[in-house]
Amino acid sequence: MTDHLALGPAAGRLRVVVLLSGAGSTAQAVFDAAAAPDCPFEVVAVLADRRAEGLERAAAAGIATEVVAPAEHPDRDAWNAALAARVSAHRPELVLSAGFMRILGSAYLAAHGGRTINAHPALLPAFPGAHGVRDALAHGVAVTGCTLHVVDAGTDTGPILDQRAVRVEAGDDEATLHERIKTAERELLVTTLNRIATGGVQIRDRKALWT
Ligand SMILES: Nc1nc2c(c(=O)[nH]1)N[C@@H](CN(C=O)c1ccc(C(=O)N[C@@H](CCC(=O)O)C(=O)O)cc1)CN2
Ligand SMILES: NCC(=O)N[C@@H]1O[C@H](COP(=O)([O-])[O-])[C@@H](O)[C@H]1O
Repeated sequence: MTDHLALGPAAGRLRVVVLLSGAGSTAQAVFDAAAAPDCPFEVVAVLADRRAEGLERAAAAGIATEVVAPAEHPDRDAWNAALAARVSAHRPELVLSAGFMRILGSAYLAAHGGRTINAHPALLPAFPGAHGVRDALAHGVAVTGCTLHVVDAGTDTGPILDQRAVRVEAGDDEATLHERIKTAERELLVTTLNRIATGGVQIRDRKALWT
């Protein structure tokens, strides 16, 4: 149980590192927001576990990018340690996992566990894991959504920072529902980064106490 954790606010612009594995269309909203001169956060680097379209989006926004691929390391622990070191090199105050499809292990969490948050395309604790949209649709829910939570050693079990609800519509398939969830995620990500950067949040006994 995380009994006490604090994120932000920042003295200057909040330094954010983004982790991703895919298209990066949700991270793109963060890149776009950070381009505003008065934005209270900045994306200092984007790291991926594979070559990913999201890295091209970051490069187009003038943001440093790196690939830290599991296949380039002898085992998962070595990869976690290497990822942690590469993230540390950018001196982040916050790490945002936005479509990062790897479970972060102890070597990473030892270095950045207190400052890493993750966007999940379901209303946790419902439908954790790599297929939240598919699982919610298969279950027949009327309402799903997205969650921004602190990353802990479990899979999508960390304290919840905030959520957005999205109704399932007649005829939805995984792609159409996920696209509507991503629209909600983009707003959730930017709003939450602004709140952390300007006021900060404390996690006390799993509850988010916003300043
Ligand atoms: N320690 C944690 N690491 C991560 C969390 C977390 O809550 N704790 N969230 C994930 C993101 N995520 C859901 O939001 C998630 C991503 C991936 C998986 C998963 O089972 N991945 C497989 C490999 C998938 C692949 O790349 O083929 C695996 O890691 O074996 C579950 C949940 C980010 N990391
Ligand atoms: N379990 C992790 C997970 O499913 N994450 C999800 O991957 C998508 C990335 O979209 P994007 O690459 O277009 O930004 C987002 O919907 C995010 O919540």
